[in-house]
Amino acid sequence: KKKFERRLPPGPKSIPVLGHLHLIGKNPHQDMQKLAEEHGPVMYLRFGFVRNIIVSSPQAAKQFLKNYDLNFVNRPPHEAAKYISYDQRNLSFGSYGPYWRNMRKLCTLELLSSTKINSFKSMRKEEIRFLVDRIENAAREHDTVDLSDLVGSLSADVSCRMIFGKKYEDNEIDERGFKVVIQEGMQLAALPNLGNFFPYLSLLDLQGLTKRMKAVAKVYDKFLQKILDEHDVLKEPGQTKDFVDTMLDIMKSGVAEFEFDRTHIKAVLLDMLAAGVDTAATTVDWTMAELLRNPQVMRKVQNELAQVVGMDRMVDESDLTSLEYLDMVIKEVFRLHPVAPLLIPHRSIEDCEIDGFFIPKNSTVMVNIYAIGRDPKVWTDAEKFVPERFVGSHIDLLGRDFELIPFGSGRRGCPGIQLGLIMVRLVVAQLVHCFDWTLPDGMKPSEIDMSEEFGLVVTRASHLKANPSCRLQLN
Ligand code: HEM
Repeated sequence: KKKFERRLPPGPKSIPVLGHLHLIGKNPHQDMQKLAEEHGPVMYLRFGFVRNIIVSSPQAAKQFLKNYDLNFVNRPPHEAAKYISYDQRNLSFGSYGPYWRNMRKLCTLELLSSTKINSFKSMRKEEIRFLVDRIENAAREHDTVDLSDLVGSLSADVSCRMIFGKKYEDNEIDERGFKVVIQEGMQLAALPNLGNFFPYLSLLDLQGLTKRMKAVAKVYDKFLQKILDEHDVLKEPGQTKDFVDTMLDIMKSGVAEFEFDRTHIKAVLLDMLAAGVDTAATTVDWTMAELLRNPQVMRKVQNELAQVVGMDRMVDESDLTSLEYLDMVIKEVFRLHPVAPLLIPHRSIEDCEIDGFFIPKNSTVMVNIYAIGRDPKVWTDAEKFVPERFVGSHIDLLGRDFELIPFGSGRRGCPGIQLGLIMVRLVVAQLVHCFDWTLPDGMKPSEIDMSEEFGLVVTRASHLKANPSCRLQLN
């Protein structure tokens, strides 16, 4: 036992039963960042019965996600995914094996391919136009807008139309409303659940979470079943096929060479909703907050837009590839505000040795990209928002440069990266091109609250509010 413990990565002193759980508070990524400063970039923490390896440097991240990728491609058991996502039949928490491999291939080729994403281009344009119209009205009335709310609704509407083929009004899922119910599932999934750390306690449901998860899962299942039933009717030829149509077609054709029924479709639909809505919206939210805090950067983005797009029309998706400075701004936002600061936890399949440390089989591996993004050994003036640091830099967001991996890397890397980036770039570009923004009530840029709230994604703790005024003459 002694020999085994000596070879584990270093970590703080643990206490009986809890291990290191008592050292982790409301913002685990920040607590782990501080602990890693003391214990190193490969650190061991035990949460109840679960062994965790916390990875906090680009070099170590490369070891786990590239050099030994195949050994860390699994996901740990997860109570919420078990109860809400049909026994982890979803993609994001699916166990590594033939089912996950086949489903991942299907999603990448059929749902998240460039062709499929492009087929929703006009829908995105329409929804963004609705948003701009709403903000224009507010500008005319000199009203303050809640940017967090507006962008969240836009993202939900775009995702719903792409996944289900239509938007859902409140009261359509149950009397509490679509957004509230979806939010509840997300919150339940993010709450620290004792069942994840002490599996034998899960049956006792001491926190009452299992009961709540089962209840929310029932509501989701009824809603998804209704959607599948509605989609069972034939579509007119030429109509854009949403994700439900595409998956039902595949199921009915029998071409899928793996077990693929309605339960699997429902699990993946929920995944797409959870993975797509909050990630993009939250990144836009953080970007707008940084632009309001750094008016000189906002002006530079606006100047680039004026030059590339001109002042007589809105931004088109085809403009995005020419907006180089905007791209740097978004990279800088991902560096400082990654929405999934610990990625999604990975799990080791076999015992292995990395950098001289013993990593036991079935350890949970969390890559702290928040710590990497703010590490002064990796970045000059790491805490400052300086998009110009990317001028002439080779670093991109595709998971090849381990200093910046907001979408993860390797086999479990985000399959929605292309779609996510289009949404973030397009919405930010449009908001900044169509409007000038000022802070309400004489607030100074330095007074914007930048505190975080940890959850399935790390959001702003307080909503971002600002006053718009129109820049363009639109018809
Ligand atoms: C700004 C937008 C987004 C960001 C920052 C983001 C980030 C991430 C990250 C960090 C992971 C985990 C990678 C890992 O564990 O190594 C992930 C996984 C995933 N993402 Fe995204 N994502 C975004 C948008 C999307 C969109 C739009 C979709 C689809 C509609 C999507 C679908 C998924 C799925 C299905 C997984 C799980 C993959 C697997 O486990 O095999 N993501 N994403």
